[in-house]
Amino acid sequence: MLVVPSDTNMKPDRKDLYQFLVACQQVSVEKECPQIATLSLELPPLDPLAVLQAIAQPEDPHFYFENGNKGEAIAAIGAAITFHVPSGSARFVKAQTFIQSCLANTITTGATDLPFAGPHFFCNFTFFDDLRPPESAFPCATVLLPRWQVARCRNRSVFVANFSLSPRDNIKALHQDLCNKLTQIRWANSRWLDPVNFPNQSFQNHDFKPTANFRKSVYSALNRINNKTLNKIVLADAIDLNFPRPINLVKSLNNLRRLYPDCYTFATGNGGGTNFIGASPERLLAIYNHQLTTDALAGSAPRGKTSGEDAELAKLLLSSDKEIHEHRVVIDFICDRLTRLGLTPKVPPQLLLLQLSNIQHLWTPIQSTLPPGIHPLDILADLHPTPAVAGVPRDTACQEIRRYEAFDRGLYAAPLGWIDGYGNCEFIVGIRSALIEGDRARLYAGAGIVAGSDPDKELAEVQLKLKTLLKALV
Ligand SMILES: C=C(O[C@@H]1C=C(C(=O)O)C=C[C@H]1O)C(=O)O
Repeated sequence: MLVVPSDTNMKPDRKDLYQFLVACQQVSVEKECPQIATLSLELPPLDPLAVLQAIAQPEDPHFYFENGNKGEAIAAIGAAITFHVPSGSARFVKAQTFIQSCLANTITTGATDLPFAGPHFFCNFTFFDDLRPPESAFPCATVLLPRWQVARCRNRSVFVANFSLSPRDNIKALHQDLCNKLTQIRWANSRWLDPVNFPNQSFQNHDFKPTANFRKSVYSALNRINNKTLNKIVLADAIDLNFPRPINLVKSLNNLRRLYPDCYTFATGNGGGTNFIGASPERLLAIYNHQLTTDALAGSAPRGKTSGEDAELAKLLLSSDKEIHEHRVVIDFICDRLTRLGLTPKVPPQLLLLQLSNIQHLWTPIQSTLPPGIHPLDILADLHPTPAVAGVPRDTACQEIRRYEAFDRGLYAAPLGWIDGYGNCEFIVGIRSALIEGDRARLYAGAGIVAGSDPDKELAEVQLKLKTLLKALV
């Protein structure tokens, strides 16, 4: 990636920006290869979700990612370039090669030092790499370099435009498009999103009956655990619902981020009317300045209705051998994988609790310094799926998941996030999630089964998790 220093207050209507696009096009002629021109401009603080609402067209692929606690949100809209891997175990390698070849032909300028400036590649992967027919709405790997990207980091906002330039592109038209988009973005206003839309009442008190299949699977999995074929398996259920009207993506995201500020609110849309949306508490991989963090998150209990009940539930969770075993296998797996990659994982000495508004989990953030030469997607390829969403031994658990679950997991429980041009990244596990299309939603939730699991409690946990999404979809 070539960084061209510039006046960080570059104005889009100024000649130098136009000339920058012309110069990049000239490079594409000389190199006989399209060049990606990336412009970053600081904007007054704005809400990326309001921008998503204001400028995304139904046919635009898009991506939204918000971490309320960190005061960060990022919206990616439309495609400068997209890359799909239909299926196959080489998907992480192929995605990595694509990103590296883009960066080798990227020229970036403007306010390049701001957080979230420069090109970002938004990626989503399906849980399994060999998709079952009928074709899922998302291929097994997608990488999106968006046309427009708007991010907020606390009180600063940055706008990024990416253009893939070939000799025949009309720079005047592209420059005009950029100016028009900026005008639209400046008008985007988060007040349009208020007040919070109250979730669909007809579903609020819906008592989920997990499918008969789920209950049967839990019993059968417990048999396999007892006869030692498996140590742990995470079984999920999917519930299909029809809403009275088309589900509104932006309003639902707005609800999710307010209901679950401790989670990552996310959505990815394929530009064909299907969106995958959720509020996940589980960070699979974050890398900032060569410092890596990954979460072991497994072992769950509801939140209490009173502070006394809540404290009691937390105490039980922290002292339950069964929950600790369910959690410990995740820590061991992650540490083993990171060590094999040449990292030195640091694990806090005591178990921690991640208390969300509706549920609490055992939580161990694992950290390491990243040695040079390891790409974030190398790590993702090794970590996914962790025993937090698959099981132990992993291959057996994955085969059994396919046998037990009558639905395709699609993007559920799979990695979703972004990578920048310097190897920084943030990926979450796509749990507490739903696939939405028009007025239809498929909600997913799962629970880890180990020796000592009580089927009724696992069913209750799945019901509780399903409600995460149901509360927010409108
Ligand atoms: C599988 C899910 O969650 C996972 C399973 C957990 C458990 O069984 O305790 C806890 C957190 C997640 O790692 C889900 O929410 O669908």
